Amino acid sequence: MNIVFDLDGTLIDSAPDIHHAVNAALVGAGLTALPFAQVRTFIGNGAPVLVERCLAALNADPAMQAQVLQGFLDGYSENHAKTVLYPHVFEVLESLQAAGHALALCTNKPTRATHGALAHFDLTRFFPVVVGGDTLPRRKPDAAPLLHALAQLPAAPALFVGDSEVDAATAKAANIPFALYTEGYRKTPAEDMNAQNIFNDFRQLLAIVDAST
Ligand SMILES: O=C(O)COP(=O)(O)O
Ligand SMILES: [Mg+2]
Repeated sequence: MNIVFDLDGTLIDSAPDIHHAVNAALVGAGLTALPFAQVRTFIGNGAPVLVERCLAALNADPAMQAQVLQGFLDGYSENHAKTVLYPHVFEVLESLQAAGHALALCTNKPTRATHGALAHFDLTRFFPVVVGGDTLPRRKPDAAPLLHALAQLPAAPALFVGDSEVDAATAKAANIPFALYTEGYRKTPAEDMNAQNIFNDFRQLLAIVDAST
């Protein structure tokens, strides 16, 4: 089947590096750093929205958006030192690929940072199709990025795997079954997330995929 993955909060725990880079950009622009727990809740709708939310939290001038966003992208894209893969992600991607499933990535993370993170963790080989937050004019929760990823794979039943409200809404909009990974950056209780499958250990995804094929 075709299995499309979200990235931040699903395959990688990237919040510490995102927090570090956005704070450096804020401070570089003469603003104040924000706490980790707060920035973590701002992740999920892409870098421009992350910066918007930071500026709003600081009551800063929204006109600083372009400068802070550029500072964030420059500081973050090649910087994944504090980021970790969630447990068992690598081996499960290997198993899924070896079993003949087609894998793709659909993330709101900007494409340059996405490719940087994939290379950092040696994940590039698993994802011949990557749709980033700046690939199309519209980002998740619009259905377009997920449908764009699937359109590049052979026709087959599909599953979208993600961690957030944005991913659940994207799957619903695209009419694709959703598997929720519970260890990411969601704010809603798992049972209220409208997910066809819920898992907290990547090894469980193999059984979910088997049951869906
Ligand atoms: O960059 C973000 O805000 C979120 O990225 P994700 O779509 O991979 O969770
Ligand atoms: Mg995510």
